[in-house]
Amino acid sequence: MMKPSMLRSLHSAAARGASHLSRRGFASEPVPERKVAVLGAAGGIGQPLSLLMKLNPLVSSLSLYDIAGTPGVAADVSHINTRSEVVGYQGEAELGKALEGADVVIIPAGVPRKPGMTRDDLFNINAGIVKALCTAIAKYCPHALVNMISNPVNSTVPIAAEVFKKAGTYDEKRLFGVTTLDVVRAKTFYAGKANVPVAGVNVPVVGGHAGITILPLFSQATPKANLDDDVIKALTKRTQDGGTEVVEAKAGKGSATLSMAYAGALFADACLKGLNGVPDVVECSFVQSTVTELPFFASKVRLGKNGVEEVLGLGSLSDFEQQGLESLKPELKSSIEKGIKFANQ
Ligand SMILES: NC(=O)C1=CN([C@@H]2O[C@H](COP(=O)(O)OP(=O)(O)OC[C@H]3O[C@@H](n4cnc5c(N)ncnc54)[C@H](O)[C@@H]3O)[C@@H](O)[C@H]2O)C=CC1
Ligand SMILES: O=C([O-])CC(=O)C(=O)O
Repeated sequence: MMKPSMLRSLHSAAARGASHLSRRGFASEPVPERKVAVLGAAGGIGQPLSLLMKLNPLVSSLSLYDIAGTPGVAADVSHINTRSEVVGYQGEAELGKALEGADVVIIPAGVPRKPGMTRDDLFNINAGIVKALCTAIAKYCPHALVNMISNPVNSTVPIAAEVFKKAGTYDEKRLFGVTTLDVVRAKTFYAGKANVPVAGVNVPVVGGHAGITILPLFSQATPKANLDDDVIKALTKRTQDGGTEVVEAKAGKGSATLSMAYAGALFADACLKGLNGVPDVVECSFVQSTVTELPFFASKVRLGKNGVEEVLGLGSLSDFEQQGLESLKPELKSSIEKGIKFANQ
């Protein structure tokens, strides 16, 4: 798992011109060529995410796609003296070139929330955007690992799966809903209450990525802290409402972008490490699952050379978490079904 200090070390490794070195620093193990495409690269998340992917020495080719604004973002990012070649693509006619040969495709394309909206209120616009982008992925890079950021993730991931199934390219090991920001928040909030250094904190977050479907498992948090039940309840609520906290603070200017770019960069880095054969890469993600009766569910996932290597179980839950699990299922089920229905219309 990438430590918070990793981005600093990524940058310094990259700045040292370490492209010929492996992550462990052995000159004899070359880092494979990896193309990463960011779809929605000129947006609030897309720009800082493109920057962070440019700092990642595992990336050799960075493809920045948007319907507008990518030439400027690509020119800007391309001046950074790190390993990857950067190319900007603008408009649908260039989408195929943006995707060809991609190993990982990150999708932060679509509209963000304004105060008073739920993530599901974004469905009408974002479902169509995701469907079109996934149709192109099936055509131009059917074997890429897809990191879905666009909301509502609880529906956009099932939409992507249906599009890939129709195209005959679906591989459940290669499709991920990015829920890393929930984990990032849970770690930050827990460290504050437990009064422990945040760098060493781990908290699994399971379920989905909207309101009560976000279920942090503080009973499994490490290092252990004896927090009162009411503190755990408050931490759970704050993690579930983390996105709304940012939407309200931005007061109409969008939702989380910087923390999401950080989280998206962490998750993409984990995918790249898995592809490169680094052992024991485990992150939470919303994936096809048999952990519960729901067809998609977020839990810890071991990443490997083909994407998902193993979907890990939930472990033991407190009574409070068990109740949270049962309460989230109807909403998550209906969001999944909404996505499947849309994709098959
Ligand atoms: N999974 C998660 O944890 C999080 C997800 N999000 C979601 O990420 C999405 C993007 O958020 P922001 O970057 O803040 O929005 P934004 O509006 O700043 O940027 C979105 C970008 O997508 C582009 N876009 C629109 N249609 C496109 C298409 N067909 N192809 C390619 N690009 C297209 C726009 O031109 C724009 O540059 C939203 O749906 C938001 O809800 C946001 C935060 C966290
Ligand atoms: O809340 C939103 O709309 C954006 C998001 O998914 C998050 O910040 O977790």
